[in-house]
Amino acid sequence: MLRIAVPNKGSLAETAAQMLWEAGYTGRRDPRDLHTADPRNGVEFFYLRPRDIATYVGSGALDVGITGRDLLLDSGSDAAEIAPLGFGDSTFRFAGPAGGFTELADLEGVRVATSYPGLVGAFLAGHGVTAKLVKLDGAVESAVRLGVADAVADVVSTGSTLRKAGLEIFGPVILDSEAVLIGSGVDKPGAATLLRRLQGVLVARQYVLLDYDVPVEYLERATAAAPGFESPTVSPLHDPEWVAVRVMIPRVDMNHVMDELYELGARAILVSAIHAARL
Ligand SMILES: Nc1ncnc2c1ncn2[C@@H]1O[C@H](COP(=O)(O)OP(=O)(O)OP(=O)(O)O)[C@@H](O)[C@H]1O
Ligand SMILES: O=P(O)(O)OC[C@H]1O[C@H](OP(=O)(O)OP(=O)(O)O)[C@H](O)[C@@H]1O
Ligand SMILES: [Mg+2]
Repeated sequence: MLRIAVPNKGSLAETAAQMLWEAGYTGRRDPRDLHTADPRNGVEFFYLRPRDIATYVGSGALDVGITGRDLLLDSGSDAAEIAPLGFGDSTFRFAGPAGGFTELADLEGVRVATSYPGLVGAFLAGHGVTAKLVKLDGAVESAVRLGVADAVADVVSTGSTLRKAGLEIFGPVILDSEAVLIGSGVDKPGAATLLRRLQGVLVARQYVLLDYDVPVEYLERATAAAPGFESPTVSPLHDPEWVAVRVMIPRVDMNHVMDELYELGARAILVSAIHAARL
């Protein structure tokens, strides 16, 4: 059985569980369960703190896991990113009192509070800056006001926590993070199926099916406007001057593409959702 680590709580837990469910796996029913088996799909799930998942996978105790890219890099474990999963987006930034810091070099010799000392330490070292890291478990934004640090480095989503603490972002982006599938580097049976299924869920969320009819003479221009994943499906219609076209397009482009096709002379333009996919 493939042994999969999934977040038991926190920002990533709910979406990760939902994504696995959409991919056809049976997860836990009771939120206090730490382990469940899904024999029909040949997998076992271990519910762990997202911060610990890279450690379990890197040591080989578990085969694959879902965690944040920032947590993976912070852990220093041997686990490696297999694929991004399209949720749990955040950026990792430095912040300090308004007007206090403007660039990375301003951190030389100062105290920086963070819950991610591995990630921040490696970034600073890579840029030749020596700062004193103050390791905190959370709520690091309070560290400056309370005098235990001069600046912070933390996860920023909306930025509202920083604003409320009177802090401003400065310096370069430390990391763009999102939830990722990680593995130990060893090819485990079932891991490729898990990845294909998760990517199928992403495709179903990010793409829609577009059907339209178009006069043959405009077909080239229409397919240029919506080229699809590989190549559009073109079928004859009873009227020999028209064809029917089916193509996958990114959901975000949907209305823009429909407008363009309509102006080109396409009609009966229909969009439908994709429920599952294997590409
Ligand atoms: N708004 C957010 N706040 C915190 N983490 C976020 C946010 N958005 C995405 N993430 C990502 O979630 C992961 C952190 O999840 P984790 O469960 O460890 O912390 P948490 O959601 O802050 O929960 P807790 O603080 O209760 O432990 C990181 O990969 C982080 O980038
Ligand atoms: O930019 P924002 O949308 O405000 O979100 C970012 C904040 O959310 C997280 O904190 P969380 O609520 O997890 O508390 P914690 O600091 O105790 O982990 C993170 O550590 C930041 O503090
Ligand atoms: Mg947190």
